[in-house]
Amino acid sequence: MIVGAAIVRGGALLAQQRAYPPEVAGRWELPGGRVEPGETEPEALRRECVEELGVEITVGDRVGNDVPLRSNLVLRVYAARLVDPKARPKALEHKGLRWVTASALDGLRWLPADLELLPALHELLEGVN
Ligand SMILES: Nc1nc2c([nH]c(=O)n2[C@H]2C[C@H](O)[C@@H](COP(=O)(O)OP(=O)(O)OP(=O)(O)O)O2)c(=O)[nH]1
Repeated sequence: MIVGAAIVRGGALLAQQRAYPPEVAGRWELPGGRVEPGETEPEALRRECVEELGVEITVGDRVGNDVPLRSNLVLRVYAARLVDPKARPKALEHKGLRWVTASALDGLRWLPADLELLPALHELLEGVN
């Protein structure tokens, strides 16, 4: 299971740009990663956000449906918030970060799986405005 965090603040979603591998470098994704043995999905998301962004998050409800990735893996997304709304996430493992508003969401070069989540991400962003 791969989990992704849809972190929303002030009507914008936090996206991060992959630095590797070369086939997907420059593409955008949600913070997150693999759920390790013994971890719950929210625990994995909180750990990944500390590792990738240096911030603490609170994990909320699921967003959209599971998206099948390669061999036996699926991507599952949860809504999230920064514990400290003034915290400044940092691109510790990525090329860059961006807070994306609803109008800019479709213009990013997302990973293919994330494209399937765009309608649900729009709903999430528009629902918090
Ligand atoms: N974190 C994250 N991963 C995503 C998203 N969309 C998507 O297809 N993925 C894929 C890319 C990777 O194949 C996998 C997560 O890989 P990762 O690089 O974050 O974690 P990892 O090191 O444990 O993965 P891996 O190298 O073993 O494949 O999920 C997304 O929005 N967020």
